[in-house]
Amino acid sequence: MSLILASQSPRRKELLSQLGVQFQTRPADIDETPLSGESPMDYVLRLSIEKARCIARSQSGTWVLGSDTTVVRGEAILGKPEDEEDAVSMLLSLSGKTHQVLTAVALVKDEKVLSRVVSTQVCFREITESMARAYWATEEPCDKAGSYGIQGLGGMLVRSIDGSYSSVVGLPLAETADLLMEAKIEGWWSWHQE
Ligand SMILES: Cc1cn([C@H]2C[C@H](O)[C@@H](COP(=O)(O)OP(=O)(O)OP(=O)(O)O)O2)c(=O)[nH]c1=O
Repeated sequence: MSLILASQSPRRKELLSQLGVQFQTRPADIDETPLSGESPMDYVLRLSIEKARCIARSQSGTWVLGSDTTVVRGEAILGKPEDEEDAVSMLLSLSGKTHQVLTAVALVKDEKVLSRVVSTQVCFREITESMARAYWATEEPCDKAGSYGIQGLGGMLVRSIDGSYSSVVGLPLAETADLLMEAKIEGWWSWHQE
């Protein structure tokens, strides 16, 4: 197999499948704590590379794709919520405002690293506390950065986006395709050259 997706996210698996590339999936378990003073850009890029490296270490000669998505409010990194209170406070802090969603994608093979970071602006409607609690009760927010999923019921919280929809869901398709072309992924590359 010429490509491994280092992810446990069903969304990333589905998005990568959309590109028509063959791959295997392996979950990459890494520490996602931001370093002190680390910028959101540096943070997502570092995590995407670490996820890919974590699998690439035992897969020499194979390209491994890692990715990380985070919601950014000002300079604050909003990851997955710890509990209901955390999710409600994240959602209320995003209410009626525009925030940024950053997704980094990294392809790693042995010592080679190719990467992209994509930024998308997302504008939220006004959200009340009872709306946020009702949304938490659906269980959709618990495994998602910023405590919402634009592809699910969370879509009702979004007034508009400026940028890449697939990046908000977890994998920017255009930039991922750029990387697959750059890496000349076996099979996929030759098919796209015909
Ligand atoms: C903002 C937003 C995030 N998300 C998801 C994308 C990511 O899966 C998740 C952020 O967590 P990540 O740590 O980027 O990814 P993950 O833990 O789900 O998977 P992996 O194994 O690859 O590390 O939030 C949505 O599904 N929809 C959205 O609208």
